[in-house]
Amino acid sequence: MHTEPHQALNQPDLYQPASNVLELRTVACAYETGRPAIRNISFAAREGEILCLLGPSGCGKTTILRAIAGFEPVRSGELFLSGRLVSNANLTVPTEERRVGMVFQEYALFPHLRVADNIAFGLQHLSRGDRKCQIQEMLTLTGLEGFDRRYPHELSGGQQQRVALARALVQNPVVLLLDEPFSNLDPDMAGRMRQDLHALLRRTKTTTILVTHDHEEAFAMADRIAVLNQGVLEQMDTPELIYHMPASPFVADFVGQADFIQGDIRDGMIHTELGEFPNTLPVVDGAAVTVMIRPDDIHLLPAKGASARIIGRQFRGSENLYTVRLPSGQIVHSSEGSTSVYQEGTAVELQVLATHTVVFPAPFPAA
Ligand SMILES: Nc1ncnc2c1ncn2[C@@H]1O[C@H](COP(=O)(O)OP(=O)(O)OP(=O)(O)O)[C@@H](O)[C@H]1O
Repeated sequence: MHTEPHQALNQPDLYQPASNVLELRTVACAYETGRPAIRNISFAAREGEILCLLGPSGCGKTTILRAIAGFEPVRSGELFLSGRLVSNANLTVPTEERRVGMVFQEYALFPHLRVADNIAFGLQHLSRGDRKCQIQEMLTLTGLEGFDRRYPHELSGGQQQRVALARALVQNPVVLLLDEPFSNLDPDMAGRMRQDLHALLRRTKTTTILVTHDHEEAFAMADRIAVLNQGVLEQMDTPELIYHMPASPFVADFVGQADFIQGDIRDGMIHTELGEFPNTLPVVDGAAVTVMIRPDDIHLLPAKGASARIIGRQFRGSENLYTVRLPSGQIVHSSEGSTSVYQEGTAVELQVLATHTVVFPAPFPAA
């Protein structure tokens, strides 16, 4: 059912503060009855903010984008754009009335149209002069000057992506939706495009929702990251807090290498195989906990007779990532400099500098 917009606006509690351009309140979507693809999703994007939806394949990222765009009805909850209710169980305002810009993985440029005409596709309502002016502005903004008469097949992947961006931005969208926009580009190009896109979005103060499964991409692009797992929002925070203060073992593991070590609390401290840690949880002596440690907090000192052993080394250019087995069989990882090369089998002592350990109650569900 399509409710007229003014009906929604007549209800004062449906207004949002002007600073929230987009808000989802306990939104659920389901493709099949009884099996929600996303559940209880609540978050808001502020004006000009770049927000990343991050999570593994199938966690519901694209479904959220589709719900925001109006392609997917919501089963329950509410979705607001610029303070206007656009989706609930009885209402799905059509996409063309939402003023959202979209750039999806395959860019979907019109192959038979030149760059300028691709950009101008949604500007039919403007005079020829205004249209020309806007196209020129977008070509300059996206660094595509001189390419206006080319066809999409005469462009590189990165250039095609910029045309798709220009075509979305020229509509002056309330929110720009980007679904894995770098997945078709080689790593070098993707890196450069991330920087360019970030600068462009900042310059145009475009509120953006970017979907990715790559935490490095999310860290590089986002003001805040929403981490999703099996249709549920696990944490929404700045990249730094997501990395250093993950709210769950799943988040900790998804955004970087993490090891989980069992411990128990005695005299207010956590005792583990790797030593003692301060207890940050409101739990009492005798309780079991799990400590998350990142490889950059564990340093190796080769020492004859030490009981831990190196069982693997992965050279990563700027670092060596070592896999180490403790006497109990527990595996941990250590990040050392790129020139610190030790052989497999070397006995090592472990020095733990717990700058960003996080304590979780144990037992917790496997990450
Ligand atoms: N058209 C559809 N019909 C039925 N189920 C679907 C449909 N589209 C998605 N799903 C299911 O909904 C869930 C969420 O899918 P979604 O595409 O939103 O995940 P995603 O995080 O974007 O994944 P990816 O990174 O692989 O694109 C998955 O379990 C998926 O199988």
